[in-house]
Amino acid sequence: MTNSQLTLVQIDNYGPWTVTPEPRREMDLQTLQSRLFADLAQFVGSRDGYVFFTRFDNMVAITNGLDADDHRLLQESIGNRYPVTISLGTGIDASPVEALETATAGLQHAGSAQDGDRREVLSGGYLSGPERTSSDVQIAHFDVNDATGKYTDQLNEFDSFIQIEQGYATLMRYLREEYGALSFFVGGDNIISICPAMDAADYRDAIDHVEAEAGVELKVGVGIAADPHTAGMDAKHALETCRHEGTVVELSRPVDGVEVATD
Ligand SMILES: Nc1nc2c(ncn2[C@@H]2O[C@H](COP(=O)(O)OP(=O)(O)OP(=O)(O)O)[C@@H](O)[C@H]2O)c(=O)[nH]1
Repeated sequence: MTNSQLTLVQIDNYGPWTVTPEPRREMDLQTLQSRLFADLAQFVGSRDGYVFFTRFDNMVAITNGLDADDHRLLQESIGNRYPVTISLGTGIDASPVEALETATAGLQHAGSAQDGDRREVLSGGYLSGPERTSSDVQIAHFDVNDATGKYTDQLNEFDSFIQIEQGYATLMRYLREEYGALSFFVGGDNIISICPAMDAADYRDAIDHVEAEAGVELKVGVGIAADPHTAGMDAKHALETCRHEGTVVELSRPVDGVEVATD
């Protein structure tokens, strides 16, 4: 069954820290945030999870395969090397947004993101035993059709960025509202979504919606596997199949008895 373990990563008391004793240089904050993301990506990625930078002060990870000890070690390692600490809340659900709701509630119940004395909270459960071995994640890798020809080689970078962001904004909202999926811009013209058990028709529906609303044409490869890395790699290979076959949706394998569908 599709079951996502989501981790909310929240920098503790970051707002006050950015202005204490006076506002800190913006590029220093950007350097800290991007290095923290890089460290999280390496730590979580080496354990076959995925992390997304979202707002940088709060980040979202899919962590099927990472247990309490992994999360504790991550907190300790960041606390030892950065001037800030992180709190980690986890949640598990067939619906990614519900998993994130649970992860979020754990931190919110422990106090505010800007409580000076709420630090290094570790809350929530972890997939283990039979639940772990029977749980799959579904990762969708969306890509804009011919972004290079339509945008990068035609428009200035800012106008290209507007086009890509409009497509992203439309997709992220639609998948969140219709399916409870969580979508993240990962650079270039790429969006990665953590999805519940969606089938090819659901993906076609989302792609049609984005084209109608934002005028941005997408294709998607979908991977289903026990861990985010494997599902994400399968999604990339499925996307290559879209490129070679000229299809819009490819799934690495059937979902809940539904045929592998192409378009
Ligand atoms: N994060 C991420 N970015 C990628 C990946 N593949 C390509 N990109 C980015 O996407 C940009 C556009 O590349 P493509 O999507 O291959 O090019 P395209 O012009 O859209 O061509 P088609 O996708 O074949 O229609 C590249 O410059 C990269 O920045 C990927 O797997 N992950």
